Amino acid sequence: YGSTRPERILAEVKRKATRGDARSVVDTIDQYCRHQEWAMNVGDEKGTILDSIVCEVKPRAMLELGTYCGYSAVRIASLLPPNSRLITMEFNPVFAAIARQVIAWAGVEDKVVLIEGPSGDWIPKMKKEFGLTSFDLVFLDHWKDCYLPDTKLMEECGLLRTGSILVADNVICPGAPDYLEYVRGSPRYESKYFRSHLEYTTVEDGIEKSVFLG
Ligand SMILES: Cc1ccc(Cc2cc(O)c(O)c(C(=O)NC/C=C/[C@H]3O[C@@H](n4cnc5c(N)ncnc54)[C@H](O)[C@@H]3O)c2)cc1
Ligand SMILES: [Mg+2]
Repeated sequence: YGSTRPERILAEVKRKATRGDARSVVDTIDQYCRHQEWAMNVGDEKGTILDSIVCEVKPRAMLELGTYCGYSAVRIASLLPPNSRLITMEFNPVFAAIARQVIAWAGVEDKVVLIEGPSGDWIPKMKKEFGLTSFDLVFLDHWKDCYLPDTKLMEECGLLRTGSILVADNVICPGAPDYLEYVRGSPRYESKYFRSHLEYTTVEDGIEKSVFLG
């Protein structure tokens, strides 16, 4: 099927998932990536941790950095209260095109805005482009060496308010050591580690939840 892994994932979603049913899209991708070919989705185990934080925060405005195939965008969007919005950024046009179709198949396109471009360019434009004051919740799952610079950029652009929450995937594997040191060492963050495993494996990984204190 298809020439790239994301294309094969999309083909599987169209073949197996029920159109308009976000949960079936999530489950289809998890099944495929666990049993056919691994892919870097946050996955079912860490996804459950992410779900609990989204349900606790009930964000009106949420940002995701690194859409990839749209797995976590669908997972998050399916939990968002009415008139809430997930803005997700993806700079690879091939991945963005696949993600748009996965998001549409799941029937959550009215809750998701996919921005095609680098986070570094778009973060400074968010307030103006989207009439935003700040993000209630941010999910970081893009290149791991972008976590820290983008967090500092969001601070500088006034996109974080007292109580804004950052949720970072892969803080152990592949790891984001500079980001971890920052959020755990800074008096401006209250940070907590949720131990888990790298998606679809038994390798240790985890999610870091950091509350911005202003
Ligand atoms: C050694 C090793 C390798 C891989 C693993 C396994 C493993 C497990 C995981 O859960 C992982 O998230 C990852 C991982 O590397 N994720 C990077 C994800 C990038 C996506 O985000 C996109 N993107 C990257 N930077 C930006 C940016 N600035 N602006 C906009 N989009 C960006 C890219 O276009 C991709 O769509 C890896 C574990 C250990
Ligand atoms: Mg990840």
